[in-house]
Amino acid sequence: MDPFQSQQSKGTLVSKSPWLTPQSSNKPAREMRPEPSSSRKHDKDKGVNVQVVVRCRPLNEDEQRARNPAVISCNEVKREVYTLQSIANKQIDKSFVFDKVFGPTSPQKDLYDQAVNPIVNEVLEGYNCTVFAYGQTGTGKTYTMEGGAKKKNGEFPSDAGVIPRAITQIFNLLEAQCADYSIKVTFLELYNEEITDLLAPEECSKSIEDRPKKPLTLMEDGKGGVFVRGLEEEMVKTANEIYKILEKGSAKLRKAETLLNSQSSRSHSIFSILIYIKECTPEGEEMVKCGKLNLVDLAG
Ligand SMILES: Nc1ncnc2c1ncn2[C@@H]1O[C@H](COP(=O)(O)OP(=O)(O)OP(=O)(O)O)[C@@H](O)[C@H]1O
Repeated sequence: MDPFQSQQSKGTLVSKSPWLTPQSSNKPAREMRPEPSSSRKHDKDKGVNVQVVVRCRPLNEDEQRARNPAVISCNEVKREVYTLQSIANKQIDKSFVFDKVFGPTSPQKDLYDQAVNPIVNEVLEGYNCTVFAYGQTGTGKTYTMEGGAKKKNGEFPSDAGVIPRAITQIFNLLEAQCADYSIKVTFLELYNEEITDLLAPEECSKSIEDRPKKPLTLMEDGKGGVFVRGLEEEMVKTANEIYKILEKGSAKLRKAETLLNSQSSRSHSIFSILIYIKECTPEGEEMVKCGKLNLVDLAG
C-alpha cells in the first residue's frame, strides 16, 4: 500500500525571477498573486489543502508463487481500504477512508489523471504544490513517481509515472496557451540528513564516493520558507531536456537491495520544477506568474 500526498501552499508567489526575454519591456515585471479559484476557496474554508491518496500494488510474481494472501482490499468507489487480518482464528478487518483509492489493477494514467493532473493545473496558475509518495519499502513509490519513464518511438510507455506525465502536461499546456514562459529545475537527494545536489557538475559527483564532502545546507529565507543554499538551478526549454536531466540525476540516487525490493531507494529525492509565465494586465503592465511543483519520492 502506497499512500502519497499532494499539497498546495496557500498561494504564495515569488517572482523576483531571473527571466530575461529579448522582447520584454524595460519595465521590471511585477509579482502576481493568483485569485483563489472557487474550488480552492471552498477547500480552504474546509481546511483541506492536503489530500491523501492510497495506491495498492498487485502481488508480484514471487508473492503469487509463494501463495501469499492479500492483506489489503480496496473499494475505489467508496474510497475505502480494508486491512484483512486473522488473529487467533478471528477475522479482524479494519477500514480506512482516503481522499482517493487506487486498487491493484489501476493503471498509471488513471492515477495521474485523477490525482495529479488538477495539481499541475494549479501550478500553472501560480501555486506552489507538492506531490510526495511515502510507504514501506517495495510498495511502489518509485514505480508511481517515475514508472517506465523512458520514451519509445517518441511515446511514453503506458507505465510512465507521475514525473514524466507532469512534465508533458506542463509543456503541452504552455505551448497550447502560446505562453511566454521560462522553466528551471532542481534535483536533490536527502540521505542521512545530508543534502546532495544531483545536478552538480559531473566532476564533483561522478560516483557516490566522489560526491562533494561538504553537504549543502538548508537555510531559512526569512519569509517562513526554506531553501537549499548553492543548489544548481538548470534552465530548460523542452520536455526532452528535463527527461535527460531526470535520467542522469536518478542514476546517481542511492539504491540497494532490501528484503522486499531488489532496487530499493535508500534516500529521499526531491525534483522541483519552477515555472515563470509572463503575462500582461489589460492596462499593459507586465507581470510574472511563478508556480512550483515539487515531486518527492521518499525512501521506504
Ligand atoms: N502498481 C504497480 N503495478 C505493477 N508493478 C508495480 C506496481 N507498483 C510497484 N510495482 C513493482 O514493485 C516493485 C517495487 O516497487 P518500487 O521500487 O516502486 O517500490 P518503492 O516503494 O519505491 O520501494 P523502496 O522504498 O524500497 O524504494 C518494482 O519492481 C515495481 O516495478
